[in-house]
Amino acid sequence: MKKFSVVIAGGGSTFTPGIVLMLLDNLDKFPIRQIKFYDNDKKRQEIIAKACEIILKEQAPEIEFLATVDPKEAFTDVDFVMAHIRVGKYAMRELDEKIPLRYNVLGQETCGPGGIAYGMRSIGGILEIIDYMEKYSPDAWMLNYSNPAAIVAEATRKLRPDSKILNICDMPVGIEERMAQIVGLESRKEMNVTYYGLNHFGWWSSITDKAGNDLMPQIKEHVAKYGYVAATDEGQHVDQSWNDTFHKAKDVYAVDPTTLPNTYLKYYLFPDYVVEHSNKEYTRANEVMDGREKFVFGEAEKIIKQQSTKGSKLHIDEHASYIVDLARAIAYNTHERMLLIVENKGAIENFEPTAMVEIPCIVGSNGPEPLSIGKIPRFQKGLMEQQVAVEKLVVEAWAEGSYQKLWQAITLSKTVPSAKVAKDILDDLIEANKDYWPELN
Ligand SMILES: NC(=O)c1ccc[n+]([C@@H]2O[C@H](COP(=O)([O-])OP(=O)(O)OC[C@H]3O[C@@H](n4cnc5c(N)ncnc54)[C@H](O)[C@@H]3O)[C@@H](O)[C@H]2O)c1
Ligand SMILES: O=P(O)(O)OC[C@H]1O[C@H](O[C@H]2[C@H](O)[C@@H](O)[C@@H](O)O[C@@H]2CO)[C@H](O)[C@@H](O)[C@@H]1O
Ligand SMILES: [Mn+2]
Repeated sequence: MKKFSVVIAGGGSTFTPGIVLMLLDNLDKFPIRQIKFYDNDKKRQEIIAKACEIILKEQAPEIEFLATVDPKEAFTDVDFVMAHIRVGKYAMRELDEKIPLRYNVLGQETCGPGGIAYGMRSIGGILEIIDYMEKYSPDAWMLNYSNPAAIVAEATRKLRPDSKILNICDMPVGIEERMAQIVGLESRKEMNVTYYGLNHFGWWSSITDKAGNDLMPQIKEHVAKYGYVAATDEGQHVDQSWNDTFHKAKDVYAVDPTTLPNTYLKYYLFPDYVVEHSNKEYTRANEVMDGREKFVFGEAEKIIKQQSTKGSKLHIDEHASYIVDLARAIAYNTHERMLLIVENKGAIENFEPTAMVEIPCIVGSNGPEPLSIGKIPRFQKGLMEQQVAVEKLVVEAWAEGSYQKLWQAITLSKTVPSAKVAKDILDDLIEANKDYWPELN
């Protein structure tokens, strides 16, 4: 049986150890001969890499391991590039979140002006990684979950149309696990779902069990009362901000009770609520730096110090196993049904054919085959048209170096009240992002 070679781009990510542990837990399904880490921050990556090297030595010493900042070394002889980079790291995420809040506009990693700013940083980083992959391993596939996935996906569609890149998000997977718990199923894999929208901007229109029984009524009854907060959350550690988001899904659902919403719609439908409940001095970036980042790097340092994982609290990122499902679908032509971010091309009949939409696809060795969704309702269509225009304008602004188009993109975001506020935010973002964005004229 063929064993695969994988490079994790963004080796220094807080998610890397959980993903490595997940890959090790799935070696029977997805055999690996080599894992490489690639990052452009040597020092940051080194801490995660040294700890992961020890994990690998303990659990699978036969797997070759290498961590490097040299693209040639990293991207030569690989079958899959698993990409989770964060251009600008948490320091820039903090600014993405705090700058809009100065103007009473919500500050969020992937939504509104913060997501646009992050998109303007990510596009170049992702294109560079695709180019390395195509130069050094032209047959490889890139599985991308770097954010903001909607803007990154549109950029790759427009600027690298022939590249073998699959864009995926874990939010639907995470919510579907909650739905499965709500109806008493072991796992989301016991459900069949239809979902449509843009990334971080979509709705479930049908959920059945494998026997075809409709699960929507039971899930809706729960969401109407509790949002996506599940009974099993009790005793589990979920950060307060995520808990609030899962709870707020109750109000998002009330706006259209014919479907079940993605949690991220709260930012577009209740932006005033989000601003009122934000701390302008301490945002999600601060929560993550004080929480996940400190925890992961602290645990990595302990492993390095004792040269063993004994007592380590690092754990398998179970829900990231969708990445293995995706790699397997390509490697073994499994025809797995998965939600991916793909070019619409008529799958949503009454929506822009060139939009990057998040919909069910059958994934095989040749990539994804999107399933037909038919026509979507006016409410969703209206919201999506506005948002897809924002995403397309951002990519055009990046490609053309256009201030005007970026101003239009921010103005058009449903999270921003006026062109004046959009301009004020944009001017601050330009100053903050001068080391990352192309020059705008
Ligand atoms: N799609 C999803 O559902 C999903 C889920 C979770 C996280 N993410 C994304 O995964 C990414 C990583 O998140 P994190 O919180 O662990 O961030 P992180 O800052 O801990 O890690 C990102 C790493 O990327 C590196 N990096 C930045 N620019 C680079 C470049 N041009 N080339 C190579 N490496 C580069 C950084 O040095 C850093 O080590 C983010 O984009 C995040 O939004 C996506
Ligand atoms: O604020 P962060 O950095 O913790 O999370 C931002 C990411 O949120 C989503 O991923 C969630 C996932 O949906 C949830 O179930 C849980 O497992 O945590 C994940 C990561 O924290 C989202 O899909 C990503 O795109 C965001 O990057
Ligand atoms: Mn996501």
